[in-house]
Amino acid sequence: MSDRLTTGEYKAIAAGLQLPTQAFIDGSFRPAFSGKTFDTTNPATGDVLAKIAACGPDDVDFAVQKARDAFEDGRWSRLHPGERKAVLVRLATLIKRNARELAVMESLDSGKTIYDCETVDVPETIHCIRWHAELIDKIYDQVSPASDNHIAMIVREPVGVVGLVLPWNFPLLMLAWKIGPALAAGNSVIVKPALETSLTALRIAELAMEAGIPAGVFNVVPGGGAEVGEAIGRHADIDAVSFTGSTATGRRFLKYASESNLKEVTLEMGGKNPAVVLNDAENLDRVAAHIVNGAFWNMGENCSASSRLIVQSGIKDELLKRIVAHAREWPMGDPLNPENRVGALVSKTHFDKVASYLEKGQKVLLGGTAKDGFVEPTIIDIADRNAKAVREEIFGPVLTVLTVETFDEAIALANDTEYGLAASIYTANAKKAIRGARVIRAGTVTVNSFGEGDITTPFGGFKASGFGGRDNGIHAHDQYTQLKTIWIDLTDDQDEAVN
Ligand SMILES: NC(=O)C1=CN([C@@H]2O[C@H](COP(=O)(O)OP(=O)(O)OC[C@H]3O[C@@H](n4cnc5c(N)ncnc54)[C@H](O)[C@@H]3O)[C@@H](O)[C@H]2O)C=CC1
Ligand code: BAL
Repeated sequence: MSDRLTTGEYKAIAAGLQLPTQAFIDGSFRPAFSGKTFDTTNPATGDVLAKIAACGPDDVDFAVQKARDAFEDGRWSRLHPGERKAVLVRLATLIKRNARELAVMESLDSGKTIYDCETVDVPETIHCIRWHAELIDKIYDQVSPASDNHIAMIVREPVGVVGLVLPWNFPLLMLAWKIGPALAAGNSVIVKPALETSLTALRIAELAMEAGIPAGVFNVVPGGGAEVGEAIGRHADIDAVSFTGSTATGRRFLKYASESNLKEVTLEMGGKNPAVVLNDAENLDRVAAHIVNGAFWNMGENCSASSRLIVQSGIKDELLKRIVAHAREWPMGDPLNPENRVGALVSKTHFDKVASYLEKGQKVLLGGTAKDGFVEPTIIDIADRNAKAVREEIFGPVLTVLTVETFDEAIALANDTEYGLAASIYTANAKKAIRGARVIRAGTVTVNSFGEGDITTPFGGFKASGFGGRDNGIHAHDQYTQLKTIWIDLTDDQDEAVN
């Protein structure tokens, strides 16, 4: 999608979109049993885009029943992995063919910029599904060390029916991170999109059907957390849940599992991620560009956002000057204007939450204004290490700056958080870079850059940021498979009596 369109052309596509509005269960669209709907709005304008089926526990029951039937009769779970691969590659191709429409739908529903949707969300979604598809017929099972008297096979089997509970910040990409490995491994899935952003998951379900994923294998049940999310978490016939969202809701999924069938739970949750810049960091312009990207990409609505800059005093003024200069190059406004890098926050509720962190009396170096759903990229220099803005996940375009004198102080401060998702360290000193990366308690530590790794590297958190498994890479398959030992006795009946 390198051929960028004009704002007017994107708006014309938006006007012509056919928006999916119903749940997708057992291979077809259907209304909620209750007949209820909820509005999904464009957060950049406040306009209602569509009325979506507001599902509840009875819809979840029905979807689980269909998913279980599909799993047990093997229409997907027992296919040769090469056949599942072919279907998922076809799905990736169909997404590519519909990339523009999906990018516009994603932007309208979430407030994300069309620039991000076309350069990151949609292409990475395609890449992720294709990567897991291509992987699945190349994973071998194992045979354990054995005597002549037995052979023991260690095989991986799909878990069964899996609930995938999604956030609103990367609706398409988080769907891909979960359905890629879950479907490749042979599971049946119940997807619950976030209430704010159901559209693209529903459209992908339709494309999945077109690609040849059998009915019942890929179900999407839109609705509220208390209605659909909890019903998934407590369902006795769901074998595993993979969740991305807030730490508060993640904790609930552990409770649901412990109070129901002890389903496996994987949680990918919040972060308050440090970017540590030491006095000896080189190429400050490049460092500044990475920090701006880390803090403001996706309006800071990103679990791995660099939200705490921890800078050594000797370099602080020079670095901040460059960060401010880079941040000024991020225009904010209409998400469908391809020049804009900062769009609208996902909802009025979330806008109000982010705005509440912008308080009077703060030392604001840039931005600080929140209006009509948009929050300017904001940089705040803060001395109080216990300030709310320093300790809590804001999930908006707000970067707090903390000043330190020494390397040890910087690392201690980086670890002074309940979270442990991501961190960055910028230094020209290889020993400090490696020591810092080893000592910081986070699932991903980048050196002299901001990023989340790529599809080959596991993504997830330490401490209150994560639990139970990883997204991405071959490691993601651990979430969606379980190991079985098959022990075969080879002794001759005449050789040995069974005792
Ligand atoms: N780690 C991440 O990527 C994300 C972190 N967040 C953080 O969470 C904060 C709140 O955002 P929310 O949308 O409220 O996140 P959330 O954690 O409530 O929502 C995530 C998913 O869980 C579902 N859910 C909500 N309540 C539930 C319940 N009681 N039982 C079962 N499922 C439930 C939601 O419908 C959604 O599908 C944000 O400000 C941000 O700090 C939000 C989204 C993504
Ligand atoms: N940045 C990908 C994971 C997340 O924000 O939820």
